[in-house]
Amino acid sequence: MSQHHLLIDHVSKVFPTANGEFEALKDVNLKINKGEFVSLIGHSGCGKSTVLNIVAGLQQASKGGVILEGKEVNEPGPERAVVFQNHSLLPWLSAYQNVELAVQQVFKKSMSKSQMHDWIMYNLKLVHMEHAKDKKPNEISGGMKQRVGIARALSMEPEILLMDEPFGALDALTRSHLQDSLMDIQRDLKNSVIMITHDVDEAVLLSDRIVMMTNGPSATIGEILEVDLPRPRNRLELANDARYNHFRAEVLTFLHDRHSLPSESKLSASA
Ligand SMILES: Nc1ncnc2c1ncn2[C@@H]1O[C@H](COP(=O)(O)OP(=O)(O)OP(=O)(O)O)[C@@H](O)[C@H]1O
Repeated sequence: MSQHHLLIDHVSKVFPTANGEFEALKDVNLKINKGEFVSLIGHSGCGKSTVLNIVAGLQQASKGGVILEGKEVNEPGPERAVVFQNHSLLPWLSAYQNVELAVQQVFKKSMSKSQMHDWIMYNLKLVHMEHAKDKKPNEISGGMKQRVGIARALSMEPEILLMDEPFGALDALTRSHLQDSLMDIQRDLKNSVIMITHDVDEAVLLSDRIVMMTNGPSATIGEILEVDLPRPRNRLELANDARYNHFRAEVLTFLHDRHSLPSESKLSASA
């Protein structure tokens, strides 16, 4: 029996455009184990969000498919919760109510009202937001909104958490706090995670594997880097760790040497 939890199996994606068909992804294959943290990294436009959206069931593969726990997935489901870069909280609901909506969607039949309340509070506490539970999205900071978005996703008890640049719009300090929280949460809950990032340090710090994508059109997985740094990981200790810096250099070399954008190579050639 396969150990793999999630299988992205020969996925290709073709978009119809005014100039004919555009093949964004070609033959993407990836197996993810339970509890594994995988980052997707690659130049802008290479197809990272398309991969994530296909796993989320928000878009359909043109060829191939996605199999979770032995079942093909073709539509969105709470077992694949998504956190986007710009939070997608409902502005007229409080932090508590935003999480409540997700909890009701998944647990209405199996939990009593008081169990649902405890579960909502548990998830808000996980992301350190219980103190602001009654605040609306426009009353809290960007980092706090992302925390609520993560609580909402986790409250559905997803098999796999899909994150599209979840910390991309945040300042560096807030970003590092949230990265640390995410590492703590994942250590406790052991969710599988696929996270898109443009940040090489974020990828190395958080990931078990970094999936590096080639440039499109017809983008695919170029290389996969196994980051076997021991956990828990501490960003300050890692800053001077030779292995950490080796992984970092590997990703940078992939992105800026082996798979640089055409515009970048022109720049370096003319420099
Ligand atoms: N609906 C669509 N119709 C046509 N082309 C599309 C569509 N959606 C995406 N594309 C193209 O597919 C390619 C991959 O897009 P995608 O958003 O997945 O890239 P990305 O790696 O996530 O980019 P970024 O890092 O900038 O967010 C791009 O060339 C994009 O222009």
